[in-house]
Amino acid sequence: MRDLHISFIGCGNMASAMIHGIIKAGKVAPDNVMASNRSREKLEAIHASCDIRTTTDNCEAAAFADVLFLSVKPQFYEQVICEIKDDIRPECLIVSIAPGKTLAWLSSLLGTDKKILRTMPNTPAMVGEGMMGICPNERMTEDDVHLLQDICKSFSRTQVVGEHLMDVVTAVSGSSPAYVFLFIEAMADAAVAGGMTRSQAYEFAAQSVLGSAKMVLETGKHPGELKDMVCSPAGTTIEAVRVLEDKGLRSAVFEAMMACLDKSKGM
Ligand SMILES: NC(=O)C1=CN([C@@H]2O[C@H](COP(=O)(O)OP(=O)(O)OC[C@H]3O[C@@H](n4cnc5c(N)ncnc54)[C@H](O)[C@@H]3O)[C@@H](O)[C@H]2O)C=CC1
Ligand SMILES: O=C(O)[C@@H]1CCC=N1
Repeated sequence: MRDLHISFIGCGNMASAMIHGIIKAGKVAPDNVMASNRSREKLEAIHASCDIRTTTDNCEAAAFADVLFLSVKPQFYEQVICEIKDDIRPECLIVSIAPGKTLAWLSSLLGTDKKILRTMPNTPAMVGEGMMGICPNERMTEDDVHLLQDICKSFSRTQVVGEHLMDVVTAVSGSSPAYVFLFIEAMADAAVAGGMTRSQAYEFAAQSVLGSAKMVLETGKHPGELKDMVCSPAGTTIEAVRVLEDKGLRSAVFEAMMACLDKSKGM
């Protein structure tokens, strides 16, 4: 267990996913974690589930931190940074999780002497299966990056990427759980039409997505090869694949991700 103070400013969906992962993995003691939020309701919930420190004073959370996650919506970043910047410790690792906020923009507000990481997590962190792109600024040492990766591996895989790829990370992992949930919901709707109950349908659809994802990660085989292994000659699957291709599944996903990427760039 590390003797390190970790703070979160903004305690919504993403922060609580990360806090649960950190506490569950025993990375630090609950007393070493502090979350601040504008309203008390979310703080009461996280205190009840994780027993961490809470406050409505963002400056108190900033002053407490060796590692500080800025976990408010992007539109509140500037206001929150201006509020807390004088309370941040000189060697604090400051972690942005917002789309579109560049390292240059962040250091122009926080100070060019600050250690800053631009990251993009995703909500599967809630079940310890997140994916996170990480991009450190030039003030961060290799040890700092390893420390951050060690903390985040309690809820995510992590990969260091160049900043030019951070908007792509938003499209391919930050936002993509939403596309996958749509896909699962659509499969479940069809299964219900075929006679399954809702809960049965969600289990069959979700476990199939989970298993398929594991096959890609664990076999190292090309997704096309894995698809071909399912499609028996003159069988059922190739009929479904024919309809998905005809309805433009690939193109819809491609265009959706380009829209997501453009939005991230403009934020
Ligand atoms: N939800 C997601 O799937 C992902 C979100 N993100 C990023 O994470 C950040 C947070 O997103 P969510 O957790 O989804 O949002 P959220 O709305 O669930 O949480 C944000 C929290 O910040 C609080 N807040 C707002 N203004 C504040 C202030 N001035 N001081 C203190 N607290 C304040 C709100 O009360 C709320 O509890 C955003 O920048 C988002 O882009 C990144 C990756 C995935
Ligand atoms: O939709 C959003 O803007 C955030 C960033 C990535 C996922 N959710």
